[in-house]
Amino acid sequence: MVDYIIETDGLTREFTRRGKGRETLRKTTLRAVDELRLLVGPGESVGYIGANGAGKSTTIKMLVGILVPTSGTVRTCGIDPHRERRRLAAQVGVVFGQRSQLWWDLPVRESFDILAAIHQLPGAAARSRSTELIEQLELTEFLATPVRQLSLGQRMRAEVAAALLHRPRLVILDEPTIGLDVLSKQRLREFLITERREHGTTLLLTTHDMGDIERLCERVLVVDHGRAVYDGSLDGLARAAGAERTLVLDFADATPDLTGIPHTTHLGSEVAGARQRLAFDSEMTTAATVLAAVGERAQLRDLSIEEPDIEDVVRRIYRASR
Ligand SMILES: Nc1ncnc2c1ncn2[C@@H]1O[C@H](COP(=O)(O)OP(=O)(O)OP(=O)(O)O)[C@@H](O)[C@H]1O
Repeated sequence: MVDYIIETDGLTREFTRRGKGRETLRKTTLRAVDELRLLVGPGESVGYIGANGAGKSTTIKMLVGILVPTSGTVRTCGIDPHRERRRLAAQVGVVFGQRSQLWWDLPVRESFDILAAIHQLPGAAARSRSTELIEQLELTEFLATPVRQLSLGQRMRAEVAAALLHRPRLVILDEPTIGLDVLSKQRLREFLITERREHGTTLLLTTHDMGDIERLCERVLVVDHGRAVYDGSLDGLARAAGAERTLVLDFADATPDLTGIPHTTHLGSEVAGARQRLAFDSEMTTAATVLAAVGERAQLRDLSIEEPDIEDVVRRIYRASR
């Protein structure tokens, strides 16, 4: 029998809302999470995606015991999260991109000391773990700085270190890279990859950034109005979504529109055709084949490939499931 890290069945959460004005007596019920069955094994890395309001945060809150389910069952690290929230806290690290768990007026280092005491980590273990995290997340230069003076990228790295100080088996990240610059995103992703590889940590993350999913997750769960509409591999997601990639082509001279190339759609031209965008179906053709066809018609100077963005993938999955 596998000991699942996350195990939910029929997990449902409803919210009751009162109407406004004359409608105050009228109540409506909204199902934010609807009969969710989710099994996550040790060491898995799962991306949890969906449109705004799809139910991701509500699920996470039930997984960590902040919210009680309306019905269904949930066990996180084998523990009933709501009943034994404190015991669970020893095994789970949570990072909410929009909220801080650090002490705003204290230097970063002191927040770490307090957290080590809360988790009752033995002195030597706490020291070696903080040294490891400080090195890997490159925190040295601002350890003595009060949290409120940190840049967003610095603060997020400190948040992640704080959440992982006690070496949790499960790390849940809610929008960890939101608002971060490219370099900070990259550092954070690399850190999480190393952490997982070296400690077998299980990851569950919500994001609106396809790059996070591609770099960090092997499995993706897509939720729509609280219901799981896709649960499978990352490759399968792109296939299920039929997502297209886009070639951005720059030419030496003005070039007539590149229409009629098999399995491509001409999306538009700029600067008299010196820059054109061509979407291609990666199930049917390859970038190399498309480029060969383009090369016969015009002299290519530069090119880049744009991946489908996450909103686009989610929209296509929704359309296919309705
Ligand atoms: N405390 C609450 N009271 C009433 N409704 C709520 C509450 N929390 C969430 N909801 C509603 O439940 C639905 C799901 O919200 P949730 O925050 O889980 O979505 P989400 O997928 O995390 O969205 P986002 O990507 O915007 O964070 C939304 O319609 C939201 O308005």
